[in-house]
Amino acid sequence: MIAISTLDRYSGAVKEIADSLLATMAENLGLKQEVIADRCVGGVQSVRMNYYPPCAQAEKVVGFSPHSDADLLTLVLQVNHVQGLQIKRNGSWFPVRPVEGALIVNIGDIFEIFTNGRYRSIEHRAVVDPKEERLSAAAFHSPNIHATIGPLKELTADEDEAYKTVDHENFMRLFFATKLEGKSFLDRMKLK
Ligand SMILES: O=C(O)CCC(=O)C(=O)O
Ligand SMILES: [Fe+2]
Repeated sequence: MIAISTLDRYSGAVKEIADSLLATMAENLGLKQEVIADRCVGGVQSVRMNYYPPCAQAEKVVGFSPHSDADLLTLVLQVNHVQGLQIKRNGSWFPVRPVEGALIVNIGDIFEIFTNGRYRSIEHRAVVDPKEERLSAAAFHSPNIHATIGPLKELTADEDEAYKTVDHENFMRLFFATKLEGKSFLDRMKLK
């Protein structure tokens, strides 16, 4: 029971942060907050706890394959001091060092699609440490499962839509049926 209420409190707290970041990001895009918020009423939130045991031959194994998250925003807590998360930028991998008490905010594929590519989802992976275990908790924030996933009309009045429009349920079905391979899933959502 204690574990459940702790997780409830944690997920409630990170959801508040995600909602407030989404509101600010909507405004920065020149949108009314509701344009994104309305799609997130009854939104989907999930939390994944990752445990990476140490491996003496760390360079020969993968902790978490390269991927981008299939959501709007992910808030990652690096639970202990062991470094492992890396992001890809201009073709190279860069470590994201754990900062005590700080959350990492990753842009997900749905945010890239909503914004017709103004924001790009971040490709990331996790490597393991030769001596120490590593823990992370990733909280994923997505629109309502019945929302439509496609470029927001408010942003595409004067430009071509660069991504397909699909319903959220089918989008997730496709995501889970696809091998985690960098941003290949998002590439399949592109129109050209
Ligand atoms: O372990 C990490 O820092 C990243 C985990 C992750 O990318 C995920 O759970 O989607
Ligand atoms: Fe991830």
